Amino acid sequence: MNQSKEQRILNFVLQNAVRGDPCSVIDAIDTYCSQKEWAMNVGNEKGLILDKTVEEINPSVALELGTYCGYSAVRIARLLKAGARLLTVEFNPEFAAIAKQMIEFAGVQDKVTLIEGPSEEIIPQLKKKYEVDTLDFVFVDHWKDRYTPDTILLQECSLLRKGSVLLADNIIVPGAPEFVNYIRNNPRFQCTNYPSHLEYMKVQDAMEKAVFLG
Ligand SMILES: CNc1ncnc2c1ncn2[C@@H]1O[C@H](/C=C/CNC(=O)c2cc(-c3ccc(F)cc3)cc(O)c2O)[C@@H](O)[C@H]1O
Ligand SMILES: [Mg+2]
Repeated sequence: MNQSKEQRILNFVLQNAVRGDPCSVIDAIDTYCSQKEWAMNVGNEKGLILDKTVEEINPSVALELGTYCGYSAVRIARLLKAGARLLTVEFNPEFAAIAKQMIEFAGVQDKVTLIEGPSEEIIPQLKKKYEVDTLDFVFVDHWKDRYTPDTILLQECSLLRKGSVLLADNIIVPGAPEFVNYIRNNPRFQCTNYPSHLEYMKVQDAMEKAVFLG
């Protein structure tokens, strides 16, 4: 049966990137998705905002909601210090399988734990099953109507500590208006908006950084 777009992206990486070189994987995905088939990776412009945020925090434990093909998991993991780890959650088995291969080809598998399942089930398991105390950084990039319930769930599960940083993608397109309203009116979060553009397009988009104040 004919391949999925995600399989075609992975094949392009396997044929054009360098095994063990995360930057070449990131560049190959960006090349394919800007020239051949658009896909919902965070991309290079918003990716630089993600890089700067990760470098600023230098997290020991990071969480990503919505792995998709693994582009941002590779982007985050390549910046993590020795011993630091990224937990990334994906409930679509096909996407999880693609992301697993992408992460392994990039050579960052030792820093990344890919967890297959819905975030609403996985988040309550992070402390006991995944030995997480609190999260230093969370990249939020899954279904946009799930940003708020999962942010509330992270708090209910005591996974945030004073200074934990959330970074949310797609504040403008597709948009997460309910999340923006929730987080900007919540005195327990200090928010910053980062205007940017939709991946591979000239369309306006933005990311929102929210620091948990404890
Ligand atoms: C709800 N709990 C969940 N638990 C685990 N994984 C979950 C998940 N929800 C979604 N996922 C997974 O995250 C990914 C979903 C991401 C949703 N993202 C978007 O819809 C999105 C969409 C666009 C987009 C922008 C413009 C446009 F015209 C069309 C699309 C751009 C983006 O950057 C996006 O992130 C998938 O891999 C999905 O299987
Ligand atoms: Mg996104």
